[in-house]
Amino acid sequence: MMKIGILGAGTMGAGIVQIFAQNGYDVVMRDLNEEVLNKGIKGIEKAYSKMVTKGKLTEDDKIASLGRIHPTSNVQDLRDCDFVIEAATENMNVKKKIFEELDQVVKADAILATNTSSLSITEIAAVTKRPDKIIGMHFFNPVPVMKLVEIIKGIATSDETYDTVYGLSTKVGKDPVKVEEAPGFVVNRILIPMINEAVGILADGVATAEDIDKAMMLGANHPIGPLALADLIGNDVNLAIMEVLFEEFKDPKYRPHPLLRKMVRAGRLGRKSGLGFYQY
Ligand SMILES: CC(=O)CC(=O)SCCNC(=O)CCNC(=O)[C@H](O)C(C)(C)COP(=O)(O)OP(=O)(O)OC[C@H]1O[C@@H](n2cnc3c(N)ncnc32)[C@H](O)[C@@H]1OP(=O)(O)O
Ligand SMILES: NC(=O)C1=CN([C@@H]2O[C@H](COP(=O)(O)OP(=O)(O)OC[C@H]3O[C@@H](n4cnc5c(N)ncnc54)[C@H](O)[C@@H]3O)[C@@H](O)[C@H]2O)C=CC1
Repeated sequence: MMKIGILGAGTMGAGIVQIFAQNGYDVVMRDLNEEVLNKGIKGIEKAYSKMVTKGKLTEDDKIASLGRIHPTSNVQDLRDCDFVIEAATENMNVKKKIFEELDQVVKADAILATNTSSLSITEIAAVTKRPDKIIGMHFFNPVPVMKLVEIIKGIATSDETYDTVYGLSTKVGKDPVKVEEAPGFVVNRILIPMINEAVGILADGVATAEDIDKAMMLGANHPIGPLALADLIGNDVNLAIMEVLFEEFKDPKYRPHPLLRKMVRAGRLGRKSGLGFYQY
């Protein structure tokens, strides 16, 4: 069985670790410090416990799954992983640094995937000596619940790499779609401008946050409203994605709304910071 490495133990990284460990994989979970790692593990433990309560997981499986997770702040611990998924901050410079380092540390035949929401796989691959083994493996939030994985090929990604990622996605219970590289891929090019528009509607005073969300839930059958979804994703991530769409397409329809930027400047990131469009 492949040994998996996950970089980043935040909203997405922790969810990805959770599903791989639950499906029998040994997972090295790397973040910058103990505090974030502990928070990640606590969240995973809580999610497993809830699954036990609901009869979806046995207590023994919970203990075994937790035992397969190896938290570390040392990147060297990823060296003998067969497959690494990066789920760190949505910023090209951060990702380039990470991939340069991973390329040196992790064994040469390993695939290095990124969970980026919008960035160019080709640009990330260009800093490595293995562009054929670099690929987008885009999970959705919350990872244990959402069935989709977008598999994104960069210009040099090999078919063999694609096939491996497809196989792994199904092994952890996901149903993938194939995407040729483009800013925001498929889902986020539709979803994040919709969230940005909801922020504009709020800023214009057209309706309250609660009513905007209620309108989209009852009027368009969305499971949660766009502003609650913005808080679930994280407003820093929403802003980063809008910036990428705007920069790459140079089309004013992708302009990030100033209120979204203001929210990020104020640290109102959503669930992860305790305050966003709603309080948590
Ligand atoms: C930004 C990007 O790059 C891409 C993105 O991810 S965009 C965001 C995409 N995500 C969405 O659009 C999510 C939209 N929201 C939803 O679908 C729903 O609100 C939701 C699934 C998040 C929550 O649903 P809900 O019914 O309100 O809550 P809840 O009952 O707690 O959860 C639903 C089920 O998932 C399970 N679940 C929730 N979180 C879980 C977790 N972390 N681990 C395991 N199971 C979990 C619950 O136990 C529950 O299971 P049952 O149905 O068996 O009881
Ligand atoms: N939030 C969401 O709904 C989704 C986010 N994504 C993408 O997933 C990635 C992660 O996003 P989130 O989990 O939301 O962010 P987050 O802010 O919750 O977590 C990011 C984590 O990465 C860590 N990190 C930063 N630099 C690192 C490094 N060099 N090595 C190891 N860890 C490092 C941070 O300490 C933090 O814990 C981003 O690329 C984002 O665009 C993809 C799908 C959905």
